[in-house]
Amino acid sequence: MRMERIRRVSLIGLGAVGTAYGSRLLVAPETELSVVVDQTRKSRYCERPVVVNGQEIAFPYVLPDADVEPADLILIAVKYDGLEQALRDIRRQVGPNTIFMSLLNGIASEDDIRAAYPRNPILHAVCIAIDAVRNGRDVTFSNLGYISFGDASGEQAEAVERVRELFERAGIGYEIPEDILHTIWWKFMVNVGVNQTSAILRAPYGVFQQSTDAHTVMAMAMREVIAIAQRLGIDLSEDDIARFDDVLHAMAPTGKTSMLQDVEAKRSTEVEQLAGKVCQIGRQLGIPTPVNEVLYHAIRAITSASP
Ligand SMILES: NC(=O)C1=CN([C@@H]2O[C@H](COP(=O)(O)OP(=O)(O)OC[C@H]3O[C@@H](n4cnc5c(N)ncnc54)[C@H](OP(=O)(O)O)[C@@H]3O)[C@@H](O)[C@H]2O)C=CC1
Ligand SMILES: CC(C)(CO)C(=O)C(=O)O
Repeated sequence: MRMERIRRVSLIGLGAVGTAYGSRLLVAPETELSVVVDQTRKSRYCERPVVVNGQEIAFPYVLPDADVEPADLILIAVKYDGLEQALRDIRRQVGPNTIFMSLLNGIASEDDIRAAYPRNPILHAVCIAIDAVRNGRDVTFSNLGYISFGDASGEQAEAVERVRELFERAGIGYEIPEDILHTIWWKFMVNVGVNQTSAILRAPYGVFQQSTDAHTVMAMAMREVIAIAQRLGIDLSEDDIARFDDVLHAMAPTGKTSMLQDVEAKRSTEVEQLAGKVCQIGRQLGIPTPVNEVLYHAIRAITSASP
């Protein structure tokens, strides 16, 4: 039987990541993109349109209650604190075969999607080496990086193939690793290390490229993720830190992690999904995570997360 192409794509979360990949999907051949937004956001976005690399882009907005055909693919690109509402807002886009893909950092979003839509195919994904920066509705990037994605269930080979074909058509870089859970945990380790350390030090990537001290703090936080991952049977190791060094050294020295951008813009951070998660799993497994304990409290102390 011929595989059905993905045509209808719904995106929720028009921030740094969503805007960057959305701008590619918008002009992809044979692709109909809808961006799901509530009325308040729609009014705000129409008043102050999205600008990508200096060019104004008119995204096609659809309200959560609109009567629409189900999407073939739903891409979720909100921050974790917006996920619960986003999963409610996209319900009208969901049909029995709609594929879900979350671009959120952390290791929890796929479980939350599964809890809300237990019968749909859910692919795991992370974006790697993207350098998108958002300032209000202006998003700039020089490198879209690539999306590493795959099927952790062993039952969604067709969904993987359909998304692969879409990304080819849209010119979105991708990789389909053999062990997507290893990649998810690798990215988690990366974010725990570089996002959190960069937020505390207010350090763009250049600092981690130059300063062995900054790099040491980052690697100390990453090693706690390696310890819990190994106990959970995920094969992370010191080599995975070295693998990130290659990515890190290719990043623009002035580029900033999403958490540093959040701290600078006085937005809430994803610390609960990074250090918070490491400490929680560490406690459950009886593995000490002192570096992440410090990062957790330090990040809460410099943001509004602390009362
Ligand atoms: N920025 C980066 O370089 C990278 C980020 N990531 C991860 O990707 C995810 C997204 O990050 P990022 O793009 O930086 O986040 P942003 O904060 O830039 O964007 C999130 C967007 O989601 C929108 N949103 C939230 N809830 C809803 C909703 N219910 N309906 C419609 N839109 C909604 C927000 O809208 P509004 O602005 O109107 O409030 C906001 O624009 C995070 O998990 C992050 O860790 C991963 C790799 C790189
Ligand atoms: C890997 C990194 C640091 C940049 O793509 C990221 O995921 C983030 O900024 O959240």
